[in-house]
Amino acid sequence: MAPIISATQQLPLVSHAFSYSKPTRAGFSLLQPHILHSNKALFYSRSNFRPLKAILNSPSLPKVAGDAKEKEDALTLREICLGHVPEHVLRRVAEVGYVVPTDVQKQALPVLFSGSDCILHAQTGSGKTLAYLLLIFSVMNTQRSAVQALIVVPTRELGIQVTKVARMLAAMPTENGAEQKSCTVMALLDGGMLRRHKSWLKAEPPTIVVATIGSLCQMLEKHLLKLESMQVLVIDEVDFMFNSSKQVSSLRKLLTSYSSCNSRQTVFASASIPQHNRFLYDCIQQKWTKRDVVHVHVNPIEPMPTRLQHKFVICSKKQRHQTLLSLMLSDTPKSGIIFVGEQSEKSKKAGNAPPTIDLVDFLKTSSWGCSEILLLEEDMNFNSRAASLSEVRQGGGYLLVATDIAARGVDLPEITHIYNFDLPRTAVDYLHRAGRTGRKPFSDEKCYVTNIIMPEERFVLQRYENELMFNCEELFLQS
Ligand SMILES: Nc1ncnc2c1ncn2[C@@H]1O[C@H](COP(=O)(O)OP(=O)(O)OP(=O)(O)O)[C@@H](O)[C@H]1O
Repeated sequence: MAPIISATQQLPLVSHAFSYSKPTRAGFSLLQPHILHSNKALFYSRSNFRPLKAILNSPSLPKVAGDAKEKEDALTLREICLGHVPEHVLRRVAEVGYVVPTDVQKQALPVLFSGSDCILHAQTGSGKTLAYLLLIFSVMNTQRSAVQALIVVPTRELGIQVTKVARMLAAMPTENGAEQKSCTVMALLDGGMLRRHKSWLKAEPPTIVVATIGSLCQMLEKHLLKLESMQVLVIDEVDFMFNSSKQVSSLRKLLTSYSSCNSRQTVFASASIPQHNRFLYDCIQQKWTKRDVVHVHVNPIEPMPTRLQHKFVICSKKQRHQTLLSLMLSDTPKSGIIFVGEQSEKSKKAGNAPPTIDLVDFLKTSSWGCSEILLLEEDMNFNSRAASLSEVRQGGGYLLVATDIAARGVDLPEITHIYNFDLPRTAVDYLHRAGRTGRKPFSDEKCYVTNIIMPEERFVLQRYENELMFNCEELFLQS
C-alpha cells in the first residue's frame, strides 16, 4: 500500500519525521522534501496512524527553538503569501480586513504553495475558501486565455458565494481608480443561463470556473469547456459530494476521466470527512489525487467550534411551534436560521403544505415581529432561492427558515442563533447546521444552537454530543 503523508496543526514544531512502519525507498523520498520544506513533524503509516499521535504529543519530542515557532505563528497572511500571490490580490486581501491568517490558512498555505495535493479538513467557518482561492491566484497566468482553475461546489447558493469572493479578490484597480479584472470568474451553476455561458466559453474561456457538477458535466460532454490547461481542481464540501447519489458518479468521472491527477493540483475541502484514513487511502488508490497527498487536519479533537453554546428543550410534537416562538421571544435573535426537515414523499403525495411553509405562516401570524422572515428550500425555483439569499446578505435583522440546503458552506457572519426545529438526520448534518453561526474568525462573541426535541429524540441528540464532543444544556421554559 502506498504511504500516506500527513501534517497536523496540533503538533509541536519539530525537526524530526517519524515512520510508523518501515518506509519503502519511494516512501522515504516522498517524505524527505516535506521535512525540508515544512520543518514540521510528518508521519506516515501503512494503515492507521493513531498510535503515532501519542508519540507526537509527548513532551519528550525534540523541539526547534521556541522563538522560531513564535516567529512562524506571528506571520501575517501577506507574509505567508509573499512571492506566491500577486501583489494586487494581496492588497485586496488586506483591504477586506484579512490580515491575520486563521489556523487552517497558516497550516495549509505552505503545503498548497509547495504544489502538493491537499485535503483541507478544518472546522466550519475556519477560512478554507480563502486558503484555496489564494492557491489559485498563486498559479494563475492572466496572459493565458484558458480555464486554469475549477472549483466544484454542491449547491448553487455556495457557488454564488465562492464566485463573489473570487471576483472580489481578482478585482484590480487601475490608476484612475476604476476597476478592471485581472482574471475572469465564471459561475457555471444549476439554474443559470447556460446559453449565455456557451457563448462566453466560445468567445473567451474564463480563468476560473466555479461550478455545480450537473452544469459542469453538460458543458464537458458538449466539449464546450476544456480542462487541458486546468492547474488546480478544488472540490468543496467533498464528503457531501461523494455521499450524494445524484453527484457521485459525475464527480468520479471528473476526477479520473475528464482530467488526470498527474496534470493538476487537487484540493478537497470540508469540515467533516468521516473515516478520513479510508478517504485518504481511496484518494490514492482511485487516483483522485497524487500519492503524496497531504491531509491538513486542523484541531482534530474539536470538530465543533468551541464558541457555540448548545441547548435543548423537550416538548411534545404539538407544542413545537409554540415552544419555538417562546424561545425566540426570550432570545430575541437579530439574525438566525431555523432548520426544518424535508417534507416526506408521503406528505407530498397527500397534498400537504411543506413544513417550512407551515412554519413561515405560523411565525408571520404570531407575535413574532422583530425581523423579516425568509424561506430557503430545494423546491423553490432558483430565482426565489437567489432572491432569499441576496435579501439575507443585505444585512439587517432576518430569520431564515430553511432545509439542509442552507447547511453547507453558506457564510452569513451576522447569524448568532440556530434553531433545529427538526433534529438533523446525522451528526455530520448537525455539525454543518451549527456551523452556520460563529463565523467570525477571532471573535469571541457567543453564538447559540437550540434544539427542539421530543422526549424520544433525547438519545439521538446525546449520540451527536458524543460523536462531535460537545455538551448540550437542557432548558426549561416557564409556562
Ligand atoms: N484571515 C481571515 N481573517 C478574517 N476573516 C476571515 C479570514 N479568512 C476567512 N475569513 C472569514 O471567515 C468566514 C468563514 O470563512 P469560510 O466561508 O471560508 O469558512 P469555511 O472554512 O469554508 O467554512 P465551512 O466549512 O462552513 O464552509 C468568512 O466570513 C470569511 O470572510
